[in-house]
Amino acid sequence: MTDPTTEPMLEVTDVVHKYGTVTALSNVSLSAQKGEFLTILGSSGSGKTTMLRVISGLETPYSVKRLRIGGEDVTDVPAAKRRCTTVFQNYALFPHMSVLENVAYGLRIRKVNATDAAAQARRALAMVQLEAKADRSIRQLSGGERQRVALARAVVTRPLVLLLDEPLGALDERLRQDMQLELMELQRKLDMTFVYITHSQEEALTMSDRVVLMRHGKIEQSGRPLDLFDRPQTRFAADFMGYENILPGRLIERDATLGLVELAGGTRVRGTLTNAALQTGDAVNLALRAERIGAVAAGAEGLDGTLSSKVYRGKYTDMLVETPAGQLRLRSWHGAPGETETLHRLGWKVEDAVIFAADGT
Ligand SMILES: Nc1ncnc2c1ncn2[C@@H]1O[C@H](COP(=O)(O)OP(=O)(O)OP(=O)(O)O)[C@@H](O)[C@H]1O
Repeated sequence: MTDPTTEPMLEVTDVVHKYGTVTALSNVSLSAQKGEFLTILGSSGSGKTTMLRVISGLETPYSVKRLRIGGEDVTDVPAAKRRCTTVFQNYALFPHMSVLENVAYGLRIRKVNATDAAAQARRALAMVQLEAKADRSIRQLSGGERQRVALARAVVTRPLVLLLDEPLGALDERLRQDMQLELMELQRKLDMTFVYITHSQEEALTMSDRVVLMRHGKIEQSGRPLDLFDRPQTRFAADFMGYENILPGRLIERDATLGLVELAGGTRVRGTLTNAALQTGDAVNLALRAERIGAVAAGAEGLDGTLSSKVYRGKYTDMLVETPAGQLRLRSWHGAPGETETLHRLGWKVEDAVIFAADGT
């Protein structure tokens, strides 16, 4: 018998989906625990929405080995009967109904009586700080308020899994950041499983317990936000996570965690391996964030560089530096180092330089 305390709230194994000749998902598997905030991250066309539609039942997959919600096999269960609800970017609210009626709607179609439905809807509105606007029309609300109504409406029916399809995409930057915090708080209060999709790495890293990075209908890498941010395993993941510098080289030596890489021009530098399978002699990339590079003493491990351009951006200064291994981007938060043309030797902490295989880019 399966143990309900450890069984995932959502389990999808080997889903394949095709639209005609386009394969939108190829053998994607993911799972989420009760109360987990899982984010599916990827650029446009990577298959995020298709994945959500397969989970919600709006799309029948070409094939799937296992599709379970709350321990129940839902492969053949119609969308309306699955214990999950989707929140969309465009809110999908009923404009002719009041805020309260919108939130109570899902309960009414589940045959909850009017008094109970209104009481539960008010509680859900209180959770998103909109109780005072319960009797307003949807047209009298701002974009952020509408999205909060959509959230209240989605959680009022107590789904086991809440699916969120770029729900903050239509909001301006400031409001988006406020709503990110509100969403996280709501998710914790409800202890509900959230599956959130976004193309924003910043949003994914801020909110999630775990992130699944997708590319061309496959999972590129998944893990805790810090694993993806600090330990990308492919060039695509490093690019997506905002690594400004990716230098090609060859792995010369390695131990359990660190590697020595010979870069173009013959300089040898150390970094941290993100893939245990890498072997000496392998073609690799060494990735570095612009803001993790700094001036070090002459003779210390690193690269010599000549400043080729410098742009003052208020809070920080961006620089381009020519080195024997290629051009490096640097970002300084403490004024620009190197007022002269030649910078001091450039170095970094060994844990800030990540090494991954050069193939499979
Ligand atoms: N109804 C459809 N008919 C044909 N192809 C489709 C259809 N829906 C999606 N696709 C294709 O399937 C692939 C995955 O699309 P999907 O919408 O899942 O990606 P996405 O990551 O959600 O993108 P976005 O961020 O732009 O919404 C894309 O190549 C897309 O063009």
